[in-house]
Amino acid sequence: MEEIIINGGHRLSGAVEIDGAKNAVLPIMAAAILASKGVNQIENVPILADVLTMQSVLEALHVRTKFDHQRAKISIDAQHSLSPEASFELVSKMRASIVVLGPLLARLGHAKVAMPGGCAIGSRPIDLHLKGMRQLGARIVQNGGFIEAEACKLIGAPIYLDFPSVGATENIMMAATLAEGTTYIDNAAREPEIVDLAMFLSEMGARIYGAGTETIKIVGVPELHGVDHQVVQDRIEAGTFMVAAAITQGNVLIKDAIAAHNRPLISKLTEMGVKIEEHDAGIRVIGPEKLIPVNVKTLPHPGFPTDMQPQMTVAQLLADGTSMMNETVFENRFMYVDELRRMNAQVEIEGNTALLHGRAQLRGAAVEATDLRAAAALILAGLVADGETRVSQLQYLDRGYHLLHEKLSLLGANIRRSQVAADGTEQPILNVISN
Ligand SMILES: CC(=O)N[C@H]1[C@@H](OP(=O)(O)OP(=O)(O)OC[C@H]2O[C@@H](n3ccc(=O)[nH]c3=O)[C@H](O)[C@@H]2O)O[C@H](CO)[C@@H](O)[C@@H]1O
Ligand SMILES: C=C(OP(=O)(O)O)C(=O)O
Repeated sequence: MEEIIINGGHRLSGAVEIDGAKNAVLPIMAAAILASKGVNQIENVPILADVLTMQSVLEALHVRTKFDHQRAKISIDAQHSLSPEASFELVSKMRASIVVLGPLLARLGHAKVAMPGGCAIGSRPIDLHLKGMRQLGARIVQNGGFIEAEACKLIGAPIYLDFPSVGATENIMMAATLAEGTTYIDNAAREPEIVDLAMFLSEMGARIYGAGTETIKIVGVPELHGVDHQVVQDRIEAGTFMVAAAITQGNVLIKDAIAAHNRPLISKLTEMGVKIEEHDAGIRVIGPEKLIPVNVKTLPHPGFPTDMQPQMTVAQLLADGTSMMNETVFENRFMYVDELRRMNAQVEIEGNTALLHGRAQLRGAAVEATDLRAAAALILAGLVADGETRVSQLQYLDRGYHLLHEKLSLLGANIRRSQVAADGTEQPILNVISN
């Protein structure tokens, strides 16, 4: 079994580099399907399990890909004839595979994509994606676990989203690029990853206006072409290191971090007494001796990101009093709390709110990640716990962080990743994801 083993109690200091954003690169890779001419060269691509899964999804659609891990660059060639079918095997591995639906439908006129199931954090329906495709004129049937969509020609339309869903905004925006006429997406998601996707599509020749606001206008064009694109930095990885510095009384420069993408986190950490300096070189975070309790509510961007909720609760547990965390985006995102309780955290859950009793004396324990950000939160807890914390189920961590333990180790944490045998002997892990 692979484990990350942490001996807590070390202040973090130094500078850390952040990779490209998982949540930007996945839809960008799917959008590459839209280029009927030229090859896309995507740079600043993180080496993550989810990126490798998306690469397999594209390969299964007969898109040609080449991922140069050394250069963090993937080339995607979709110029030839493609398959319209994304299998259950691949879609069930990663929910985000559903973003191939819009590009396939726009490019081929039909798509057959396995229904993504729910996951640990919620049931995650895709009704808004399908509503959008129908409003663009697609006929959609759900059959044998697949969504089958068909349209000779998509026609631009006004589309209102009941909720600013990130995935639905992306799927609809991609489908609308090749539609006839103009599409408006109202109550669109405004996340920085939507803006990065819109920039990529615009470079490919799409006409997109207003990405990053609540109304996105897409004027359809006849075809798109391959381009070079640099993926935006991962604000959630950056945020995870910001919390790591804040809770360890650390002093860490998160290199090239984009403060504008992390405003709600910066605001909450500042309220907690954390010193945050915004420099040209990045964001410097200096953790105080005592953290002040704060209440936090997750919301769609520009609200506090749900993907930082588990990490933030670790800071709240260390604060000098009681704090609340109110999760409004996903209905089941407190599963990791039971694992934090093993580390002596005092938490009460009432509906979608966690009451976090501060001044926690966290103690090292063997804990299991229950999802991606839960894995990050447990590692953060390990950095400040007395004694040894052993985090397992690292396949969740590998979905969204590359070499987190090495980056933390370079900042001064006592942390290692090992293959641990039944008799307790350890073999260090040198190459986390090899492909
Ligand atoms: C790969 C990726 O980019 N993942 C991110 C994306 O996920 P994802 O795109 O799945 O998140 P959404 O914004 O779509 O989901 C937010 C909420 O809307 C609901 N919903 C969504 C679509 C739909 O058709 N119907 C519906 O009811 C979901 O169940 C959830 O409760 O945004 C989330 C919210 O910021 C982040 O936590 C994820 O990290
Ligand atoms: C929930 C997340 O991702 P996904 O939507 O891919 O499950 C996340 O990145 O925290």
